[in-house]
Amino acid sequence: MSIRIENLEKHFGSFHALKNINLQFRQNQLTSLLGPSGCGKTTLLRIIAGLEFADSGRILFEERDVTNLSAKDRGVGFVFQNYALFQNMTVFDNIAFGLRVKPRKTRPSEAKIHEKVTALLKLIELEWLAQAYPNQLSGGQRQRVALARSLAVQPKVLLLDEPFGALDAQVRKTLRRWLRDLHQELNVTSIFVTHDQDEALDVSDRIVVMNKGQIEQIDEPNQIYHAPQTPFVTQFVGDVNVFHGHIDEGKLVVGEFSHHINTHTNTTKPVNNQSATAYIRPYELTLSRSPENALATGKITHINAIGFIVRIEIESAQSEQPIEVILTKNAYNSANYQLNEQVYLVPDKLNLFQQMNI
Ligand SMILES: Nc1ncnc2c1ncn2[C@@H]1O[C@H](COP(=O)(O)OP(=O)(O)OP(=O)(O)O)[C@@H](O)[C@H]1O
Repeated sequence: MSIRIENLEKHFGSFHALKNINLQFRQNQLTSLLGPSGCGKTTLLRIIAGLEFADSGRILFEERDVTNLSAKDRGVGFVFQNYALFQNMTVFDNIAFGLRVKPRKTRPSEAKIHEKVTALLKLIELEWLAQAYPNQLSGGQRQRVALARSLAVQPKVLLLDEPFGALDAQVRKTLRRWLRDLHQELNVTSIFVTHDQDEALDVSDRIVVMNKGQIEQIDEPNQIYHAPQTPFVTQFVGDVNVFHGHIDEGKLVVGEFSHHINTHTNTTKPVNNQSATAYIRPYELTLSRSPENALATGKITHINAIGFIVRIEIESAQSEQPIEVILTKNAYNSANYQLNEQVYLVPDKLNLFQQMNI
């Protein structure tokens, strides 16, 4: 089922929490709502669920207007962070709960319920814990049971609000991989709220990046990472070095350095004499001992050569923050860079945003 949001507005008192949200969630895709704390992700999810109501705007499930329907009439399943399972029920009974409380007319027989719960237990790979109680499970196992419980009633829409938020990094990683695989097997449109960029990039078919109650960009993960359309998205998704300068004759000028703008990834056309900010990811910078094509120079203040790549930190007059560069071990070894050495920084690619001088 596809979900369409039209002109949605939400205030809490005088606080404008959602500003003219227009958005389509595609059928059977997993879409992430990604943004910093307080940007309105959970509010939007709760409005889609019917747990909260918008001031104005419409919500359509397929072509059906559900704007004024309550949560129970929308047919959505939820999984929240710290989702409470019933402590006095076994894992099996927790998963069966949604089916057993159905009205008599639509309630499946006990045999059918047994069949379905067994299949779900298999899906979440916890058949061996069917008779355990929630307090005998790990956090990750509990979230898997929570997911199975919400899937038991076959929702057309599955809403996940930071479902792995309370778990440690390793377990989160395993569960998100598992969720991605699971999602491919199910015919369900899922919306996943997270403030964790890696998590969104890893699990989603599409990402909606939000900031201060507004949508900044909607795209596939690859595009969000490699072709961010706003300074906010660029800085929020992945590490980035920032260089302030201005445009002069098709070049970006930063202090005494300049670089031809034929390698930028953004669609904006450079306009002469305008202030501009270039955002460059650590692996898009090359170190050099010659000033040719360089955008900055500085002193190496830190080298971290543990692992597959080498991270180098450089202090430079052309950047307010230390510049981070990532090199392959080969490139690092063959150039033999040293701590305190003066080096030049040459960008492979610029993501350029201009401030319009009005
Ligand atoms: N019931 C409420 N009453 C008043 N303000 C609220 C209410 N619910 C949310 N807000 C405010 O609306 C803003 C958006 O909240 P929301 O929970 O949607 O953010 P979020 O992006 O999900 O953040 P987080 O990642 O921290 O959960 C916040 O500034 C919050 O304080």
